[in-house]
Amino acid sequence: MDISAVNDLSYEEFVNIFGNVVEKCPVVAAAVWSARPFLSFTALEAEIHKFIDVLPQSGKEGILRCHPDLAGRDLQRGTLTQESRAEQAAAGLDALGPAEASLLARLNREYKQRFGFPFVVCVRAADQRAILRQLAERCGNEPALESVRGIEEVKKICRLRLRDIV
Ligand SMILES: NC(=O)NC1=NC(=O)NC1=O
Repeated sequence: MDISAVNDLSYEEFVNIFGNVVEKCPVVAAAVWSARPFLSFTALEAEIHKFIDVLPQSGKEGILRCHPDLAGRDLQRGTLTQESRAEQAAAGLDALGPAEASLLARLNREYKQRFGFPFVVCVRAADQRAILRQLAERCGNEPALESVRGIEEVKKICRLRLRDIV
């Protein structure tokens, strides 16, 4: 849809359509609806970034905690959101070999134990090898840096999900 159609949406339609551009955080769409009319895609994206950027650290970490583990329990149980399922499948995370699957599960556990929130990466911008390499590298980051990195990835995921709509 084009940006004028976005601006014509009711609040309910807007949250129904944009509610998962940030995984399981419909409050983001509910909040930025107030900023309509949006002059462009970029202006809509900027309002989402503004909402995220002013959150306290606990809010940013809360956004990260709303993300499902890569190839984790939600994928195994079929409880991923539609967007996450498509993204994880496109990256081949639903068809990992046993070695990769156990390495990813171990690194995800280590990462979550160290940082208190899950490893988040925009999987549409990466492949299995790149994801494993990035996860291994980022496990060594300082916590303050890592929450910034995670939010950067949330914004990349959000941009692609927005592009699927607008
Ligand atoms: N933990 C994650 O990074 N999850 C995800 N990244 C994506 O791009 N889609 C997901 O579900």
